[in-house]
Amino acid sequence: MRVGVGAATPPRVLTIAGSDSGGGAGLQADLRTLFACGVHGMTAVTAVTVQNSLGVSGFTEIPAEVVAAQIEAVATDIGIGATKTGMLASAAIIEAVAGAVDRVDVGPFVVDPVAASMHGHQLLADDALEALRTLLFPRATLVTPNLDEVRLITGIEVRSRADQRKAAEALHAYGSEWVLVKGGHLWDDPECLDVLFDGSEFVEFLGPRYDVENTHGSGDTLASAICSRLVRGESVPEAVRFGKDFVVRSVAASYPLGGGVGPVSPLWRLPDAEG
Ligand SMILES: Nc1ncnc2c1ncn2[C@@H]1O[C@H](COP(=O)(O)OP(=O)(O)OP(=O)(O)O)[C@@H](O)[C@H]1O
Ligand SMILES: Cc1ncc(CO)c(N)n1
Repeated sequence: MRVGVGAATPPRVLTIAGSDSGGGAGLQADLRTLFACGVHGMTAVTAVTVQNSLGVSGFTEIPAEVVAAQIEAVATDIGIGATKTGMLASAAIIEAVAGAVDRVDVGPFVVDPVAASMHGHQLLADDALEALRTLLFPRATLVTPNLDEVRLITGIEVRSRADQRKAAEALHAYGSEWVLVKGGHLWDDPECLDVLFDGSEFVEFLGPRYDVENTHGSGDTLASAICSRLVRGESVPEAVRFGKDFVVRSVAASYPLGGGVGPVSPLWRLPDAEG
């Protein structure tokens, strides 16, 4: 008996990201989230990090032409409905990604400008910031920085919700269609506000701030959940609304791992999650 013949091909999303050996963030978090959202996830690996719950102790980059080749291989055969980027490591990899994005159809393009791990380990070379600004942002449907990335990219130190709006305006000037300034790192704010801006209108996404330790991978989970809706043709505000709700529930479902910071978990979305 042949099995699986009757199933339809699900929507397909590509993540261009680094591997986290601890499985908490990076492409592992992306694939987990995409799966939980009913999407077939594909990967263009940019770097292999040596990482656990205590932090990153090093990484090795994948050659830039191999990153581009992975993108083109899946685009020309499987087809890409939407794409997100995570850790890109270097200017050479960013240049290769920009080139590939121009050659093949990658669908709505979400750039999460990952610069450092939550423990402060640098995941992007200093000289790559300019490549992010000039090569990726103008090609992006949506850019999703946290507040540390906002400071590195724009020089703006966000201390309030009003500053989040100013930062969104400054970031939008680099040419993306939309910007989402995430407020998870605005520690004095009793809630977590994410501010979306398209150059004319602000849309605010307000959620709770849970008092939890284990928030590793929250940014990756949010951007992947957003892609899982963009690939189905939703607008950016609709997809962000879904993503915000999804990440809040995933923070609530986070679990301890190792001796450091555990991951947020999209498993709450699966039936029989407790096995
Ligand atoms: N303690 C929390 N409780 C609820 N929501 C949170 C919490 N921390 C972050 N979030 C939400 O998770 C998402 C990611 O936010 P954050 O600003 O922490 O991004 P990030 O720093 O890129 O994440 P990462 O931890 O993956 O590096 C946002 O929607 C944010 O509002
Ligand atoms: C590989 C990788 N990507 C992204 C992050 C940021 O969450 C991380 N810690 N590791």
